[in-house]
Amino acid sequence: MSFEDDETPCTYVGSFPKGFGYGPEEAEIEGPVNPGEEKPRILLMGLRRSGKSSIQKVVFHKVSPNETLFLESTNKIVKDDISNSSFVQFQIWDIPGQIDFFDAAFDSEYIFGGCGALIFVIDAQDDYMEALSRLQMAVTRAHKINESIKFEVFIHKVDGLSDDNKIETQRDILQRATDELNDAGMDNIHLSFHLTSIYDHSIFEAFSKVVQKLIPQLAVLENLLDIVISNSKIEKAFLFDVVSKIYIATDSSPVDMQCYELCCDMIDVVIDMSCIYGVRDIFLSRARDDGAFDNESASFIKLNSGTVLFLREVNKHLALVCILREDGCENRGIIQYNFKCFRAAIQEVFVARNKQANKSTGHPQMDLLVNGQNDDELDSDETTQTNGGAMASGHGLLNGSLLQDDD
Ligand SMILES: Nc1nc2c(ncn2[C@@H]2O[C@H](COP(=O)(O)OP(=O)(O)OP(=O)(O)O)[C@@H](O)[C@H]2O)c(=O)[nH]1
Repeated sequence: MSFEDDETPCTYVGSFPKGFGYGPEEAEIEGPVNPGEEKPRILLMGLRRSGKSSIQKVVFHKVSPNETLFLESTNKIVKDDISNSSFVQFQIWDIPGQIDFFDAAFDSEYIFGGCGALIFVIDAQDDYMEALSRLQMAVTRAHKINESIKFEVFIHKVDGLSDDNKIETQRDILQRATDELNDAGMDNIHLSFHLTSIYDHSIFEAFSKVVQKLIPQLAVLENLLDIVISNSKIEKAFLFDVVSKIYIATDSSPVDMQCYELCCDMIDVVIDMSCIYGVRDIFLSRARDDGAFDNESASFIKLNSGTVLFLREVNKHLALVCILREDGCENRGIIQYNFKCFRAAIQEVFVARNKQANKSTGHPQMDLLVNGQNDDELDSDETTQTNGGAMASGHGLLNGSLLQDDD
């Protein structure tokens, strides 16, 4: 069945109703617009056709990778507002490949000044020598203007390379890029490298890591996740931004790509099921976009490998997705209770963040991330009953093994 034929106003891209996203892209801009109101920004830079617009559309606008084949070249800076009420609050600026940093029309003070992270995209299927010299130019110029920028290099389109070739290409690019910086006396600049492709989850994983670096509360979130997993017999936990499927935090154990992919698929399954069987106003023949993910959204899925996936809504935009062994799942009550403590603790993080509203982090562009906006979507009844502060110290949680002994 084609969704275009559907008479309902709700259209779908992949698993999501179109309304279930970050809203329309903003118009192209040519210069500063009210800088005081800007959010921290992530710049996407790189040569023409390296894949910048595709990355942004696939990750944040649910465009399918194949549709990017028809994207037209960008010839002006395109600003895209990525905002929800949780920790994900920024703008992505897609900088055209052909832009000249030394042109007077390119206001580098303004563009790099409010920048949190600069992602430089290199097409790994192409000759990357020119890209490397552009990278060097962009990094040195940006660093001179704003020393707090995080530099991320996406070695992109690696779907076309063999495994050996990927490793070799990454080694070569890393070597050349750092050598060039060292030669220019800029060895204090740190570049992070990621192998990416829009045709698999690698681009979401890489973007997750970039976004995490811009979240001042990351250490607190990681600590909370560590506490939850150790008290609930959970092996791995991710806090997901549901719309983009980037994870904004995970526990301190290493991330296995397959686990991450499983968790992403779990979100798709839950949203799909909710869209099909969730709240619908049949008489108006109209699906309610916001019904796909709400405060009742929860699921346990048992896989034939003896692994169980657990998803629970944290707030309108965040979900906790966990992986556990089948035997760890025996006491679901404990997991649910610990989850409520976790949710209450997250609420406290939001409250603390909002209290900081008038304080500065020392980085004006980061203040917006800290101070963001109200997050009142959390269940107030649950949060008032549970002591999130106790969670942070680990006391509020039930431990599965203790309860079993009591049983
Ligand atoms: N194989 C492969 N192709 C990709 C990938 N990402 C993007 N592409 C393709 O690369 C081409 C260029 O992508 P764009 O997103 O338009 O590139 P851009 O960097 O925004 O280009 P400009 O707007 O000219 O600066 C498109 O045909 C995409 O389908 C990828 O991960 N793998």
